[in-house]
Amino acid sequence: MCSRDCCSGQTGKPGNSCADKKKGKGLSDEEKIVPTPQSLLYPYEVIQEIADFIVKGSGMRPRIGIICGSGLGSLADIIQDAKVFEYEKIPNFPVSTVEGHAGKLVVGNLEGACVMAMQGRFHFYEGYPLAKCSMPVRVMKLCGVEYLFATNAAGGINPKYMVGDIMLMHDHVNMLGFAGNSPLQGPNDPRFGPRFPALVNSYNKDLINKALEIGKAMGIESNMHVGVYSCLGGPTYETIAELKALRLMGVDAVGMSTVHEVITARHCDMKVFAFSLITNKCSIEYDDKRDQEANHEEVMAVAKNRQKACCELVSRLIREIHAMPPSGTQAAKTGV
Ligand SMILES: O=P(O)(O)O[C@@H]1C[C@H](O)[C@@H](CO)O1
Ligand code: HPA
Repeated sequence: MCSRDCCSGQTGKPGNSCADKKKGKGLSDEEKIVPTPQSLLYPYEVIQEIADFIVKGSGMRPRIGIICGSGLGSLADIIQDAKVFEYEKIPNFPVSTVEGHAGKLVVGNLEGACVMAMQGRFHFYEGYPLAKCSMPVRVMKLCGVEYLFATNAAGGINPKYMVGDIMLMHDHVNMLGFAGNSPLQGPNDPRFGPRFPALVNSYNKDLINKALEIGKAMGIESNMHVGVYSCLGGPTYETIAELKALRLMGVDAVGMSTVHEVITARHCDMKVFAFSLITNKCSIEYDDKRDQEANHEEVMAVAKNRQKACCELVSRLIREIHAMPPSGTQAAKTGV
């Protein structure tokens, strides 16, 4: 009789001996599953098929991609001549499960530019691997998108940040990456980008500066900041000890998204502009007497209140980008 645990001491029963197991017999479905590396979940050809579906279905080739954060779906409502795709109807697309994320892809014109906007993103806490969460960014790339605009709702850790403020992201701390999780984990497909992408200067400085100028022109400069975002896995909001640790690391705002999208976008050489709408202030003191518990209803209510300012910022920035020559042209290469 075999003494190994896998045999459970049972002899003579087909499928239960070590030899049977080596042949693949008698393994439970769970035992047979070999985890697929994240990068192989959506091969290039599958992404290409989704992109073709969108480009053919809309008759448009977008230059700018927008990801709407929680409660910020109205960013897509201002798109004109819109062709709307429900996520369920897009082949191989995941579905949105979070309130405030409608689950629609909108392609059309904004300030003269052809854009595609995701009304609803995918989060790690929904049970999706990071590569699945950020897969639409690769779809955008193969649709022809050069610029990614990623927006999110976030908690303000920087004590100077007030509810309703906008933080332009100029860097991030990748907490999920610290834990060894990356949307790029697994074999690299060089058609998307290099094995070891650099992430310094991921957030386009020209776009940050232009956004600051726009904020000034809109009269909201005192409600605008440039700061560092960090994404945790969620769905729990952070403990005070976690918030203290993040603050020590130089984080200004915390959320549950965006970082893996930015990594995916930079890997395939897209220009990135991202901002956080501060929907709640995070208390980092145990004896804070104010009622500071974050909740998703408040997050969405603040986003609704600030949607007009967010839409204006995005539209005006897109107007400026549209006035610039497409990258790849001689003028764009020389920066003229
Ligand atoms: O999709 P975003 O990052 O804007 O959504 C934030 C993070 C959680 O999904 C949710 C928590 O309220 O809002
Ligand atoms: N923490 C994490 N994610 C969030 C928060 C927060 O305080 N607010 C909105 N999204």
